[in-house]
Amino acid sequence: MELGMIGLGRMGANMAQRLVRGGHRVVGFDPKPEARKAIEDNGAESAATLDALVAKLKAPRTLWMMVPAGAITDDTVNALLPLLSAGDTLIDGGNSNYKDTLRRAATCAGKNIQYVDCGTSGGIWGLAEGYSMMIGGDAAAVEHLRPIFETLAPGKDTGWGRVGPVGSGHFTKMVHNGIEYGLMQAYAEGFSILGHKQEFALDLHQIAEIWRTGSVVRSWLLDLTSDALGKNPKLDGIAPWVADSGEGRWTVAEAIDLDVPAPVITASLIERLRSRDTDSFADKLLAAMRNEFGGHAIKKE
Ligand SMILES: O=C(CO)[C@H](O)[C@H](O)COP(=O)(O)O
Repeated sequence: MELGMIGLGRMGANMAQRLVRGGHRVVGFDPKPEARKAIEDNGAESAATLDALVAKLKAPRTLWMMVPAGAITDDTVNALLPLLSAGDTLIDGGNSNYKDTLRRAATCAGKNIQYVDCGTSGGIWGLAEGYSMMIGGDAAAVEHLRPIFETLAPGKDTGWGRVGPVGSGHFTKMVHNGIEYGLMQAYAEGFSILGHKQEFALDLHQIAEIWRTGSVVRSWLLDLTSDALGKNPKLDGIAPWVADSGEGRWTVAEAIDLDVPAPVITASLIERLRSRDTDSFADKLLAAMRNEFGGHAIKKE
């Protein structure tokens, strides 16, 4: 097939490369000249503007956005709309909030442009191993894109699928990332407990390696945990500060809206927020209150 890839960062560039290797014609757009040069070196074509990108594709066109969620995705959709024609398909492969996806899809439907949301997982490993894709959209539109998904996926018939109507792909990816938070938190806490048992002087990398085969808790996240501990056993130089990109907090908000208890995912999100509070006013106030009501000692700074 022929596809325009918008956004040639780590994910977009690697996906373009995997598609080229699979025999597809890919034209990539990114404002950065070095990003365009890099995909040309890997066999794709490039365009320096969105107008040029659309002009290089035959109608009906397929365009895949791999750009940051939020305002940049909105800006991209708004810039593309006047350039696209009825029958074209626009795929959002980023981590968009599904509610934004529903809004954008409605706008596109007004111009008879198909909007397909593809929750994409696989990170920097996807180029070699393939991407897991949770797809929402019109069934016929998704079927039309089958050759693209078969090439990007880990296997022709594995690791991808249409999960429901437009919005459902991003909704599913949101929950996937919520689960990711909980799994990561459990591994992090477990290894921290092991590391604090000083009299046993446990080798955390060795334990991760043992668990990787046969153990009930083996997983790809554990494989990556083991790699990290092997490279840097004491995690030197890494600040205890954990970012988030939104999907964990959207999962928690959705769980509350649906009256679904999700204590593990919620606690792992809160723990990330807590990691950034390196001078906690709340903790100081707790200590002050204990001192007020019970005369309990305050640890001085
Ligand atoms: O989608 C992903 C993995 O599945 C991305 O790596 C995402 O950025 C991870 O979420 P967060 O940044 O909130 O940890």
